[in-house]
Amino acid sequence: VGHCWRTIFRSCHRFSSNFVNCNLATQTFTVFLISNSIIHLALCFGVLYLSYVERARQHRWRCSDVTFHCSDGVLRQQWIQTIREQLTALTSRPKHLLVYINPYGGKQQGECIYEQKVAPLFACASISTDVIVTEHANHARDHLKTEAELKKYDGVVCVGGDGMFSEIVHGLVSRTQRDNGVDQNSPEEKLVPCSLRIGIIPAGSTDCICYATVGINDPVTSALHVIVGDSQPMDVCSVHHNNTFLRYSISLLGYGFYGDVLADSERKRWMGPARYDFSGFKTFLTHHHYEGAVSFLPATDILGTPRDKTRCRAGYVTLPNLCFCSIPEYEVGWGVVRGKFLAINAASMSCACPRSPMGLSPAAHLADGTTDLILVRKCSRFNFLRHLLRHTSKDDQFDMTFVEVHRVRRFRFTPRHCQNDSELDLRENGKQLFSQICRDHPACSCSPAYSSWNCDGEILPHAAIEVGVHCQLIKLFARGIEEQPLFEDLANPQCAL
Ligand SMILES: Nc1ncnc2c1ncn2[C@@H]1O[C@H](COP(=O)(O)OP(=O)(O)OP(=O)(O)O)[C@@H](O)[C@H]1O
Ligand SMILES: CCCCCCCCCCCCC/C=C/[C@@H](O)[C@H](CO)NC(C)=O
Ligand SMILES: [Ca+2]
Repeated sequence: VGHCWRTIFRSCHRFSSNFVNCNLATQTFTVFLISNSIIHLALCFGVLYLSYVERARQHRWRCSDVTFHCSDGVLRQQWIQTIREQLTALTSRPKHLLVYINPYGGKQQGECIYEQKVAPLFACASISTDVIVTEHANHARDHLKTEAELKKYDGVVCVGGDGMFSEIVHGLVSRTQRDNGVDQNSPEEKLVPCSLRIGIIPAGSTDCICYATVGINDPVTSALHVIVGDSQPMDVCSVHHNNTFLRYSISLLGYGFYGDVLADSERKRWMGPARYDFSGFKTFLTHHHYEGAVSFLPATDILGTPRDKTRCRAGYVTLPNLCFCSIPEYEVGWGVVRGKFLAINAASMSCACPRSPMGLSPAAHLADGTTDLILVRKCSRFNFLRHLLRHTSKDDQFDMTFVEVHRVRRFRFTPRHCQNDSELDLRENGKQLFSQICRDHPACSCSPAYSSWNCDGEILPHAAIEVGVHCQLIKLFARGIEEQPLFEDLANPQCAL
């Protein structure tokens, strides 16, 4: 008993949250029992089997098992009862989930990943599921918006990439606003937060949301974060054009470089995730710049800046009082930057992903009600390459004369030549024609007048947009990236949370 108990003690201690006193034989063992880590308990012929979550390298979580032998029946029951009580007390764990699988995202492995890696874990944790394999784009969004019986569920899980996650967010946020009589078309409207948490099982091409909220794009790790009932609030940007709602954005809103990369890569979906590298290189060579004005409302009432060395990590708490504020209240204090830009990026979170482990804005926070507005002015190809390469290293990507960054609550972009609606329609048609000509002739040195906005991997239909950040509008089954102890320390109880 002593040996097995020590094993459990060591394993569970790493996730400690509950303090339990147990009498074991004649001794009193004072134990930190990390009930949070236990996902399954079974008793068979007097042997107690426990499945629990264990940390591994690089933010990975794994499921491990331990067997507990105890010949004293009374004592055994005492243990089982205590553990069951602890598990019952964990009310944040989901019991019934609605799961959407995109069979089409990333390397088209969504169904296989879910069946082989995730479903067995959910079953082991006694989580029941209703699974829908999507049949077309926006299937999940529309189902959530109109049909899904949300009251039945403790959360919604998507198996796919950032685009699939975006569908779930649009479905849930729209449904919540409709149920609460909120008009999404008004840019000044304060949106009502969604009550259901969202889980992401990564099976996409970039998996940026998953990577930046968990620290790795690993399906098993994400499933375990769902099972233990983690909760991570997240900001959502609303994007409007002329008082009409366009889309929500959670990770990146990018005009210029990232808009052009996406527009080109969508035509190369058959290449899988490699399409981004191909189109990225091609877009880099075309080196187009775009003219316009960016006006923004700086976030002055916060502590951090985009150039901090600190990172958004698990446990970072942001009070939701600094939330979305209506325009009239804040109309003063706006700044304006006019010029020619290679890229205009708004990163509402770090946007870390395997291609850019630190992200586009390494110090951005997941839930502080702000977005980091990064303006990259026209510069030489060589300098732009230096800036892009810093996305892949630890060097300060903002420490360049042609780059500026502002932490903002709202911003607007007006492309040059875009003064009224009729011009805009003209522009939309003209843009497509001109962009096509230039894309067909990459060596052409002229820049088209307009780029497109890349909104979390979707192209927006307008260049002139208005953006506002809604603080902590949604919650994920995640806890933010945990500070990583040395691997040797993982077995050390001092490393417990
Ligand atoms: N059954 C389906 N058939 C076709 N498209 C679908 C289907 N289900 C969802 N989609 C769409 O597929 C698009 C891409 O999906 P997803 O985000 O999962 O993968 P990805 O684009 O490869 O990854 P990432 O967004 O991480 O770069 C989404 O915009 C989604 O709306
Ligand atoms: C010529 C060298 C180019 C190197 C560029 C490396 C930087 C890559 C950084 C990618 C960050 C992507 C941020 C995430 C955006 C997602 O919302 C979106 C949808 O998945 N993905 C993309 C690629 O637009
Ligand atoms: Ca943010």
